[in-house]
Amino acid sequence: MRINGLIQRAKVVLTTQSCTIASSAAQTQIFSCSPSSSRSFILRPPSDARSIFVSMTKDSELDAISQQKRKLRFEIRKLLKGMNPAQRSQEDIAIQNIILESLWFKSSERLCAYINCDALREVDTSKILSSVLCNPAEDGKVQTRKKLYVPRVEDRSSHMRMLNISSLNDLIPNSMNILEPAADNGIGNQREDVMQASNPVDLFLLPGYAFDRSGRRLGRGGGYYDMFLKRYQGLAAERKWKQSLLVALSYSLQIMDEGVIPVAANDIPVDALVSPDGVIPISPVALERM
Ligand SMILES: Nc1nc2c(c(=O)[nH]1)N(C=O)[C@@H](CNc1ccc(C(=O)N[C@@H](CCC(=O)O)C(=O)O)cc1)CN2
Ligand SMILES: Nc1ncnc2c1ncn2[C@@H]1O[C@H](COP(=O)(O)OP(=O)(O)OP(=O)(O)O)[C@@H](O)[C@H]1O
Repeated sequence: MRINGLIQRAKVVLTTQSCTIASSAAQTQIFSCSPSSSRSFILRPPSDARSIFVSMTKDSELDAISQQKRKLRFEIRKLLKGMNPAQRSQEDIAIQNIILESLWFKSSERLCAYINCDALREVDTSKILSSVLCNPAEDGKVQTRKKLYVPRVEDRSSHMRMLNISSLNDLIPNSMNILEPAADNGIGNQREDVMQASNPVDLFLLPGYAFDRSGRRLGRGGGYYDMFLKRYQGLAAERKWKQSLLVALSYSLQIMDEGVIPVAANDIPVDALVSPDGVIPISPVALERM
């Protein structure tokens, strides 16, 4: 009851009245954030957005969005801290089992996944990571291990890389107390950066504070994933690679009603969610592959 009450409060406080949100850096686009029952397209700008809304893109609107995001993070953080440990652990197991048993996971050859931080109450990924690092890929004939890339924060300016690891022993805690790989592998060789890889990533497993059924994702506020994914998607488009599947892992209480999560133009939508209740495919690529 108390948790439901808090969720309701968060929704009341945070549901945006204004339904147009200006873009960031270039400040030339506008995105609709109205609650929508359509599953995937609400983060796309309408075709005439550039001409109609260009004059409305103000720093004050971006500040308002940032402030709404901060409030939502604050509310969700409280809910996560209050989560019953047994319930949490049950959800951790359910989410990971759904992923491990799925065809889209089994068939992925290269993936980027986060190393969850228990203090931040992120959905556990340890079972998935161990499975990837122990088992060969199941692609029918050739027995090759999946290639795993994990985040490494390079600086405080939202710069993150995804580096290849082959063992959990490759990880050390960073200044945020999140495990990450050192830039070299201990014998002087640089780890492979996914941006230098010659093949595309099939699957990204993403963390976050809150998500919705239209693909919105609220991260921790650093912009690390949004910046990284923008660069990666740019590279993939240049090389004419198939689109990677962006899948966020979410406890039940992290799934918001549509319209609750504020979005700006830099926010990259996810293709699907995995919660303890199952997979929620959102984008056309998810509906096709999941
Ligand atoms: N496991 C994991 N690794 C990750 C991320 C992540 O979200 N999860 N990142 C994704 O970006 C990057 C690191 N970014 C981070 C940004 C903020 C905080 C953090 O501790 N935030 C506090 C609030 C700090 C504040 O408000 O000043 C918190 O969320 O409680 C951690 C990591 C790269 N690695
Ligand atoms: N592609 C980008 N280019 C420039 N700035 C960006 C980009 N993506 C995000 N930012 C900036 O990073 C800051 C944090 O963004 P935001 O609050 O959306 O992060 P987040 O989605 O919560 O975090 P993350 O992506 O790390 O999970 C904002 O000031 C935002 O404008």
